Amino acid sequence: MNVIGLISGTSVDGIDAALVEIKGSGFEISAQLLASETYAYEPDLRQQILAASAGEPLSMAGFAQLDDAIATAFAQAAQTLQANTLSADLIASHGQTVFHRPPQGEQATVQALAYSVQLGRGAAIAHLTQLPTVSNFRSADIAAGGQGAPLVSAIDACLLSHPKHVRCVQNLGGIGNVTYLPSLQSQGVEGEMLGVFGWDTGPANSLIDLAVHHFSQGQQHYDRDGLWAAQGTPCQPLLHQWLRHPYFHQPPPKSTGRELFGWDYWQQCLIDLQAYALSPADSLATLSQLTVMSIVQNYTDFLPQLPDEVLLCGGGSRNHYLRQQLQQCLAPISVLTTDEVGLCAEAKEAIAFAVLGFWRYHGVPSNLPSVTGARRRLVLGELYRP
Ligand SMILES: Nc1ncnc2c1ncn2[C@@H]1O[C@H](COP(=O)(O)OP(=O)(O)OP(=O)(O)O)[C@@H](O)[C@H]1O
Ligand SMILES: CC(=O)N[C@H]1[C@@H]2OC[C@@H](O2)[C@@H](O)[C@@H]1O[C@H](C)C(=O)O
Repeated sequence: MNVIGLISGTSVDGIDAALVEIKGSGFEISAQLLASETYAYEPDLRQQILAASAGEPLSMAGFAQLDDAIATAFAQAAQTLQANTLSADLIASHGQTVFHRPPQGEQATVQALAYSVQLGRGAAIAHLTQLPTVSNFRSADIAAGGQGAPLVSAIDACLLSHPKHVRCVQNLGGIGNVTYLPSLQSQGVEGEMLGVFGWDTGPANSLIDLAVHHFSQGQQHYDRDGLWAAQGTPCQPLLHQWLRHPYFHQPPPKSTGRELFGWDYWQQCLIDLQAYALSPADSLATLSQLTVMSIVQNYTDFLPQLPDEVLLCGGGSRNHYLRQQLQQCLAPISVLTTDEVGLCAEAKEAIAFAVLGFWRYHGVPSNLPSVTGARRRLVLGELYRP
């Protein structure tokens, strides 16, 4: 089955599209990447998404218009990808997260449920592409008391588990999330995924990107290859102050987003950086080190055991400074990228949602309660036929 996975994440850096040939059934599957591309948002649409994600007021008419625009962009991405390669049988669209609230109330209250909004409704994509489309992947896990995120851990277990080694898969998107993979031989029978854990570690590039945009007067959007941070020196006193944030010490299951590690958090970071009179390079080195140290602290505090290998993915896997600092802090653990074990690091989330869509189409439960805290395994996503 050829499935197109579509996702735009918390960096809002564009729509990642992946055409994946999926063979097999249940959790005994192979996923071959046939084509992938990232399609940038129109600048105005990107600004509208960032504004909505930052909590700026939006009328219901504005909400509808934004959902229409994102669905149209996602449908266009699917059409363009197919025009240059093979046709798809199914679309699996994550959509664009514009709001995520982890569970926060007492068990009997509705606030005990998470709340997560991904715009770009699947019904519209199915209509525009005339292809069956799966979307809204997070709601069923949330209804069962789960965080609704991260959802990639079951795919990590399927595609990246090692027969004998213990691995962590670390996404470095806007937000960082880890999947802990015990050796395949200890995960039980097909699909049990015993001992697989995962959670959001905290900021990955969200604060770095905001800082680069600020210090470059809007000329740059990210620290390409980590070159700017590499020219600076992290401010240790400020790092220790930032690492006291409760999120980093909260035991899993946990999830987060720009609601916590976004614009308002960045504004406080800027005040702190100015109080220490740090240069732009030192500021970026300190923010990058916050990503690194929050990951390391999560690992030492919450993993059942330290892994043999860490596989980086997401756009931040191309940030040499982050990778070098993680390798330095985690040695003798090997820090690689998923590219080096045969899975495209940049397209991984889009591939993951293609697999989630395949599992929805075939009625396979794909959430992991050991990751999200949901009460049970569930089939994720809503299927819309044109
Ligand atoms: N060459 C590069 N060098 C350094 N950083 C990079 C490079 N390319 C991308 N990035 C970083 O990766 C980010 C985008 O990564 P990705 O697309 O995985 O995030 P996302 O999927 O939007 O986020 P999330 O996984 O939190 O939803 C960019 O915002 C940028 O910070
Ligand atoms: C609500 C939401 O979109 N969360 C994202 C975000 O970006 C990274 C991390 O936080 C992860 O938990 C999640 O996305 C990935 C694709 C996931 O669900 O696995």
